[in-house]
Amino acid sequence: MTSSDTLRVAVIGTGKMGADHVRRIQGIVSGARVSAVVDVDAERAKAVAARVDGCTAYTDPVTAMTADDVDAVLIASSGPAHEAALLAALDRDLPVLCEKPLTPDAASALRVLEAERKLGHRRVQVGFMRRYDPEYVRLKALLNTGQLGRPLMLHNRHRNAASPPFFTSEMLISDSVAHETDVTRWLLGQEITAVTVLRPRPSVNAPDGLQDPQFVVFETDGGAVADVEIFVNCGFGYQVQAEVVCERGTARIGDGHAMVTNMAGRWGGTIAQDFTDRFADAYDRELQAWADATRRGEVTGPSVWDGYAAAAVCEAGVRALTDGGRVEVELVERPGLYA
Ligand SMILES: NC(=O)C1=CN([C@@H]2O[C@H](COP(=O)(O)OP(=O)(O)OC[C@H]3O[C@@H](n4cnc5c(N)ncnc54)[C@H](O)[C@@H]3O)[C@@H](O)[C@H]2O)C=CC1
Ligand SMILES: O=C1[C@@H](O)[C@H](O)[C@@H](O)[C@H](O)[C@H]1O
Repeated sequence: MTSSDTLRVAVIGTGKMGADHVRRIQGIVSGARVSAVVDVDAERAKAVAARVDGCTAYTDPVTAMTADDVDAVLIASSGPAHEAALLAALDRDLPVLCEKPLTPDAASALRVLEAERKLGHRRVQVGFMRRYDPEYVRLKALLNTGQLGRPLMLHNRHRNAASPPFFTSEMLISDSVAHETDVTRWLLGQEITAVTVLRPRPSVNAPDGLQDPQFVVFETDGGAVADVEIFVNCGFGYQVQAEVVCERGTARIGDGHAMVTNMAGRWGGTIAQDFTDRFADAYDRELQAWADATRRGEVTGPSVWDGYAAAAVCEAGVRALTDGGRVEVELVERPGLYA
């Protein structure tokens, strides 16, 4: 394709995120359209395809990837289905935007990394959308100026109003803290080397048996320490905050003070209710950046290496949660492709 052609995207997985990304590509992103949707649930795929002109519904990702009108793939199926779709797309040298997690564990992430390395060029962007959130972008830009000095500590808070019924204690790390593994590595420009997980008393509002909240501590190869409060049944809304403590100052985002109201004896703002609300702008920017880069024949976003490192940190985190103590993160040597 040339940069003037419209990018024809196959969206794999038409659940909550996939259907939202179809709406986004059709209504918000320029230079791209959805030509195929895929879901193992045929009725779900057909229902989403019916809302888009010229879109075909499939139940098999590989069949969609071999269609004449597919230039690129957006993977938004459940995590365990990502590896097969990624390997099939790399086999066909198709550009991919893959929702987080790249894959659910380090071994499968490494297989994807090896496939891309063999291909010899980057094709995959991982959906760590916080890198496109305007507040995180400002924080990263400030850190890059060096005005605050070296970062020493990073405090993250990640709160969801309520967890879905299938959520397990391990998923607080592998599904939710996955974002902070990337944010920590990206903001600090350092790899995470060890993880410790503390288990506060579970909230009465957490489903029976769910260890919620958790307090996760990361150590990095640059000597910084980051913590993550993950609380997925906080009840009051969706809240993501980050504060970096540096040698000459601190910077904090996520307070949501875009608008403050005064009324009837109280003041304050509102709290988003979920990620599709809080990070709507970030998803829009992420998909636009991916479409633009893909049409130029480039890959500019979070890489397979970032997805692999996040998977390895989460795996160490799950071990720290279940076995207790401090668990070191083991990464393979970083290939030159991801230098
Ligand atoms: N970036 C972010 O903030 C968020 C990312 N996610 C990620 O997005 C992905 C999807 O999550 P949700 O939409 O919440 O899940 P969902 O359960 O609503 O949708 C997943 C869909 O994938 C389909 N599916 C499963 N296996 C498939 C296969 N082999 N081929 C084709 N379709 C298949 C399912 O039938 C379902 O319709 C996950 O990787 C999740 O971690 C989810 C929420 C927020
Ligand atoms: O990625 C996400 C979900 O999968 C996860 O379950 C939530 O906890 C996160 O806030 C959301 O961004």
